Amino acid sequence: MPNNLDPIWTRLDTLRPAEGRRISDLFDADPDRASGFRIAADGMVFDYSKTSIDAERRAALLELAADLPERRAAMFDGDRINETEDRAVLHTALRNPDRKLVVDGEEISADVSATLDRMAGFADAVRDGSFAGQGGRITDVVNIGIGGSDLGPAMATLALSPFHDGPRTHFVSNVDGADIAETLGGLDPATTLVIVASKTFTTIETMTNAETAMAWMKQSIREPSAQFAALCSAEDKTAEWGIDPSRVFGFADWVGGRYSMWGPIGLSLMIAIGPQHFRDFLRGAAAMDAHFRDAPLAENMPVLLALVGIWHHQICGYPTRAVLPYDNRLARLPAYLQQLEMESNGKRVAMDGTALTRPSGPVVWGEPGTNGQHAFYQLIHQGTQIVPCEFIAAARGHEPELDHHHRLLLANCLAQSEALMRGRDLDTARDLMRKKGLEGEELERQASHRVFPGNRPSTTLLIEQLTPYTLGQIVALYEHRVFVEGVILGINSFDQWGVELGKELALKVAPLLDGEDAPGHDASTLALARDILAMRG
Ligand SMILES: O=P(O)(O)OC[C@H]1O[C@H](O)[C@H](O)[C@@H](O)[C@@H]1O
Repeated sequence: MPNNLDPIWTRLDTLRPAEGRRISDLFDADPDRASGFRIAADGMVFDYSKTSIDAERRAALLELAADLPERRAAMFDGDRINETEDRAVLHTALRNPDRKLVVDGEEISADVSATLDRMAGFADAVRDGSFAGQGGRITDVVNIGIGGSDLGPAMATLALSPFHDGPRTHFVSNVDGADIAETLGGLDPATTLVIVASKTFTTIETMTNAETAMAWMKQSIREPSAQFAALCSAEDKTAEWGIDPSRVFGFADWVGGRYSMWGPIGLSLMIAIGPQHFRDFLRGAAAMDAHFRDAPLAENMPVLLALVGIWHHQICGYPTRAVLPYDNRLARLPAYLQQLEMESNGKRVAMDGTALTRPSGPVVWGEPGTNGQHAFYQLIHQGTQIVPCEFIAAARGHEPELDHHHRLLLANCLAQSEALMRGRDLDTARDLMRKKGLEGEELERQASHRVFPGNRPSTTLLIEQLTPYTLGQIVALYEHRVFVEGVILGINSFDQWGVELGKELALKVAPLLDGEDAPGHDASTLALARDILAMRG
């Protein structure tokens, strides 16, 4: 971790909230707190006033970002900041093709524009029927991919369903045959387009599912590969699938898998919502990029979102972070952010290979509100661990005729953050029990169950409405948050070596399930494999 930050970390440790210091008191002490601890930019509001960060703590946290301007410039300029893979990190170039940029001696923006235009041409053709299946117009698109080649387009396609006017879109990711069987089961191969999305084009789950889809099509379609498209950074690997190069959309290795939906990996989304809306999505992300590059650090949304995260996890020691979109169409956002945040910053060593002296990223999880309120919010309100909550809400829904639903949704969102901060003390709980006619020991016993400690932190991100543009802003905001946290921790947010060992061992375990001997396995694994063989009969 950057040594120059040691004194700042030490100082921040001393500023950890002391017992009895309440967030609500900060509002009493500072009448302008609500406006002083929020950032409003480009139609979005990020409110972090319901946290224990005050002016002193914010100033100290901002000192942690000393190296950020330099690292940020290095990322946007295409330096090889992904040092363990020796790659540049330029997903931002995908949404800003007008910015001329040279990588490895080659000007990349023309290529980015050309690929985007080619994607748009293909998407339009699928949407208007000029590209058809062997049984007529494409009715269904199946995106086969996993991780970054699935979560982004799947999350965004659901989020933008009010803009969905193209063919039906399906996402198959799991190697569990149930996934592809259930998806293909309802489809007509003659009018289905299969998109194989894989940066490496070697991922076993995706390749297995793609083979199954190819076999499914072969049963009734004369030329199955004519209804396949491929998205990858290893275009040579697509040849053996017989997919015509006009339907192969490539991208460079400077686009990380979990940062890839802005280019070819977003093709299924583009077909669903149309190229124009897809460009709006890119515009929203590019606007957030500009804000991240240009806004002063103290008024910079990704920077503050990151610093709040650092405060809660690395300083206060809260082990997890809940993302709670009060928007049903953002149901897959928590899963998307799990990959983005945990695969990026779930590391154990710094860039130079030395062990981290602070925890890396927290566990990220969540579900849409109000559903979560009736499930796990109990623990958030009264459990013994503190879970910082990130509320996300849009002022307007897409169902004007059901606006009373939306008002109720928003009221719940605001009420939850208020309740988390405010809590309910023992005296108030006693009064409630007294009104119910209880007294003595029973009153005391029942009252204690109705106490809410409160003082539980949350942030709220408000947008006007969930649209392609605002979704682009939100996703780019979180991408940059991950980057800022990574810079402060001194880690490489752009590799993912931690996923390799399990993959390797899966290949070595597989023979056991064929009844073969395989060396080097522990007794538990061998016994479980024998059990599986016995159960399978
Ligand atoms: O796009 P692919 O090459 O198929 O990779 C799909 C996913 O699998 C890998 O294991 C990585 O953990 C992810 O970062 C990646 O997005």
